[in-house]
Amino acid sequence: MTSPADLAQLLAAVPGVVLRSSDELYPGRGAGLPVLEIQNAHGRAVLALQGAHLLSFVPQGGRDLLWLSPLAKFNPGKAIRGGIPLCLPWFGGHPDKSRGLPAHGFARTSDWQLESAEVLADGRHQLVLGLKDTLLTREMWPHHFHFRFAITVGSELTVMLEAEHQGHVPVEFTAAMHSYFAVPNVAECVIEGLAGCEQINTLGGITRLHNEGDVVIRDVHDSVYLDVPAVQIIRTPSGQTRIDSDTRSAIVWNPGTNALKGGDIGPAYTGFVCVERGDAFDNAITLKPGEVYRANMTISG
Ligand SMILES: O=P(O)(O)OC[C@H]1O[C@H](O)[C@H](O)[C@@H](O)[C@@H]1O
Repeated sequence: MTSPADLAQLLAAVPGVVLRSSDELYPGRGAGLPVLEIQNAHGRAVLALQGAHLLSFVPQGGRDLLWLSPLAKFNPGKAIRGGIPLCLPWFGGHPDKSRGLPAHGFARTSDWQLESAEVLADGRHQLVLGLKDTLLTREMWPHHFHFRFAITVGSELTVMLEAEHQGHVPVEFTAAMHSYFAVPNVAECVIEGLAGCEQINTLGGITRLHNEGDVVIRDVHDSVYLDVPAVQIIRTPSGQTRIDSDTRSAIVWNPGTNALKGGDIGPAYTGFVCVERGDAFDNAITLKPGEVYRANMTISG
């Protein structure tokens, strides 16, 4: 565990990265969590150490490409609504429902360690956070691992999720970078780059379809698209967001009016769409001992 003193020493050598409490940036929203505010000539990002969870990314002179719920809470061990939660080592519910394991795995609610931080020659920042197995993680998932999440903050946001398998038997897992993208109105956005893909609609049971065209959101939408092209574009009447990834799946989610029934989204559900790149369902990954999974993604406005 990096002590606060070690963290302060590491960051003292990296201009443009400041350790703050979430309460300073988002006051009155729970007990508060440590966050890193990263600012350079190209852009600004906010990253919670819990979950290695990006909360905001604003390219210089632009808008926040990520959505953070106005009802998001910052409490230890609880998932934060918005930004880019990391879902692993399983996406969605755990296959064994009897064990009461957390949805989307334990990575998003675990404390990650800052492993390195540097300013690149062109002024962008690169930070690497890591999570290793503990007694607690092995109770939920009996494997030795080292997860890493590298972020590069420039005029684009580039991330790489790595899972190094340090155990002795092959392991299957699923993962997603569960990005919440800010849009003016979800009903008016079009998601390009998923036409022709197999679609698994997970609402009210599992239905498999062939997705014919661009995706539009009419009330609740929860579908996994398989073997997708590298690029999706979220087009809105006032601009676009581009997502580029070498992963094989994309999950598109918005709770629609279900969000009005309670929880940490509420009427603000109209302000985002999740386009989550990763490897899930039929695109699950099997790692042999010693193998490393790598998922890259770049987001730009
Ligand atoms: O509420 P959470 O556990 O954060 O999950 C939020 C959503 O994540 C994904 O998009 C899943 O496909 C949805 O079924 C789920 O509702």
